[in-house]
Amino acid sequence: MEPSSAKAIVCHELTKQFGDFRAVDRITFDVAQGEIFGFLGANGAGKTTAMRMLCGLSYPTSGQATVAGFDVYRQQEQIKRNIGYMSQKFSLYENLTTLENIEFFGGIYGLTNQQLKAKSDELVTTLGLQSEAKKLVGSLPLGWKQKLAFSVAIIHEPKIVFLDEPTGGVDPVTRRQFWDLIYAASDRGITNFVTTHYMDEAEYCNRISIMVDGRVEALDSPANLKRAHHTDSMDDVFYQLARGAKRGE
Ligand SMILES: Nc1ncnc2c1ncn2[C@@H]1O[C@H](COP(=O)(O)OP(=O)(O)OP(=O)(O)O)[C@@H](O)[C@H]1O
Repeated sequence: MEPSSAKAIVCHELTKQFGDFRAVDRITFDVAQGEIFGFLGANGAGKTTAMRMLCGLSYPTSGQATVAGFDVYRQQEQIKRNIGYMSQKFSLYENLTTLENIEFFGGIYGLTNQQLKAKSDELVTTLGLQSEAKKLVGSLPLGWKQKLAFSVAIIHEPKIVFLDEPTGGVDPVTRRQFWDLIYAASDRGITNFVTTHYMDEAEYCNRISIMVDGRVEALDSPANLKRAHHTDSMDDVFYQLARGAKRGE
């Protein structure tokens, strides 16, 4: 959908210091409700550290931010209740079946039995997993696991979902299929905050920010960023910005 003007995330000069080292350096940006926001940066740029603060998992050193209208210092529990989270590293239980995973995450997010039943049926059908419903998730192809992991991350229809490199290790066609789910969630008004190293995914976002050494060095739509950097390739934009990075070498 066209992102509305309501703000899902407001972030002003947000900073995280580890001793003398400033991992996240005064980052400032807004994300609109329903927006698909790409959060890019080279290794060590500070994406995970920033995302942890926005998810209510770590206190900032300074600066302000609200997520779904809740303050990252004082309302971490409310933030956690209003977001979904999916990471390549932590997602599903491989030794539970597809249905058991749906029930597990639905249960954690507080769905009633009736809601759970309806959601399970809906998910299994929309993902085309009917014949896999009773199979262990460990036996599913990676692309299907990723789609299922995303679906359970938003099973409670949160205002915002944070996706940390959600499509690692799959080919561009499988990634594109995954993005159909992101678009569908965005159409329902869910804000998608996505970290990725894949430039094809960056192109799918409404806007992207590019972090370099803790700072947001660029933030705009993919088309505007390419225009500003006189190139038709997102790879080039990323390279132009990130080549001076001190970290991640
Ligand atoms: N708890 C910590 N104590 C000290 N330094 C830390 C801590 N957590 C992260 N860092 C440092 O902060 C910097 C930013 O790390 P972060 O994991 O946020 O980067 P990233 O952009 O997510 O990188 P990647 O893409 O490799 O995951 C790195 O130099 C990292 O070593």
